[in-house]
Amino acid sequence: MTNDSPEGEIRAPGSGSGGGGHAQRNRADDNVTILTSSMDYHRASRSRASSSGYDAAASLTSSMELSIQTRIFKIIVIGDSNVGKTCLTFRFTGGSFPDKTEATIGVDFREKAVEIEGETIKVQVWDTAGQERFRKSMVEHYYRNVHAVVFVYDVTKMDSFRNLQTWIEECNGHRVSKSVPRVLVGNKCDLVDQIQVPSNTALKFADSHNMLLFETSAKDPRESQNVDSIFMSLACRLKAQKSLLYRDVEREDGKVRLTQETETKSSCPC
Ligand SMILES: Nc1nc2c(ncn2[C@@H]2O[C@H](COP(=O)(O)OP(=O)(O)OP(=O)(O)O)[C@@H](O)[C@H]2O)c(=O)[nH]1
Repeated sequence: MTNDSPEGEIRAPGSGSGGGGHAQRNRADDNVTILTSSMDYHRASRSRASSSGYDAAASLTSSMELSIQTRIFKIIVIGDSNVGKTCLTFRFTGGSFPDKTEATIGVDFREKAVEIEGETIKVQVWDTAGQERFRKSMVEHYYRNVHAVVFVYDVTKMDSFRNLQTWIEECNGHRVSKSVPRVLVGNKCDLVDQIQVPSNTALKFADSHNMLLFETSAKDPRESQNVDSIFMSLACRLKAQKSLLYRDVEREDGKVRLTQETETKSSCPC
């Protein structure tokens, strides 16, 4: 089975991890909304239900329906140790740069609920260990049913860029389908005086592997929207891909014919 099959798609088992506060909209855009966390989303829907006078049973049913309907996209973040994988995932899911990080052991999960064209989707980010000794027993789990891959290098470390080839080979070696979207991220662009990897070299590499390139900084708060774009562009692509898969299944039942126009049209703003 390829990793991008609809069967590989995860659905939310219920409320997610952590996160306080209210369901604040971080982007004013009508089509794409980032909710602060999955927990916030469930809280917000519950408080709406009680204020409109629903009884407990109705509220439970609606929150179960919400859980059943929420799709999860699993995105893994791969690359050398110290390139900033943890900081990038932290910036996307928590909106800040961590004061202190330690080497990731195995994997850390972070999740964020986002709304794309009216559908709430959980983006589940797998922050993987860069150090061989902390990852070897976990590698199979990283790639199982993955929906998208983010390859990260450090723009101030040429070695981390050269090693990308090895990371891509590892990914291919785990039967990740060619149709699973992949992006390339050059991190630590705030260290302008120390840059070793020229943009055009990175761009050529990205093109040759059919990937989009993002050059950014997890540290610089002015870059936070750029960091969001990495994950949101993937979520938008996945949502479009998955809708097509569903339509394809329907067509096989003889109900719907998929036209060229439907295949290429997307109102996704990313
Ligand atoms: N200047 C700068 N430093 C950064 C940036 N992102 C991460 N760092 C620093 O780089 C170091 C490593 O960051 P991590 O996010 O822990 O790196 P990692 O890739 O997750 O490392 P492993 O868990 O070992 O795989 C930390 O000291 C961070 O503070 C950035 O955008 N700019």
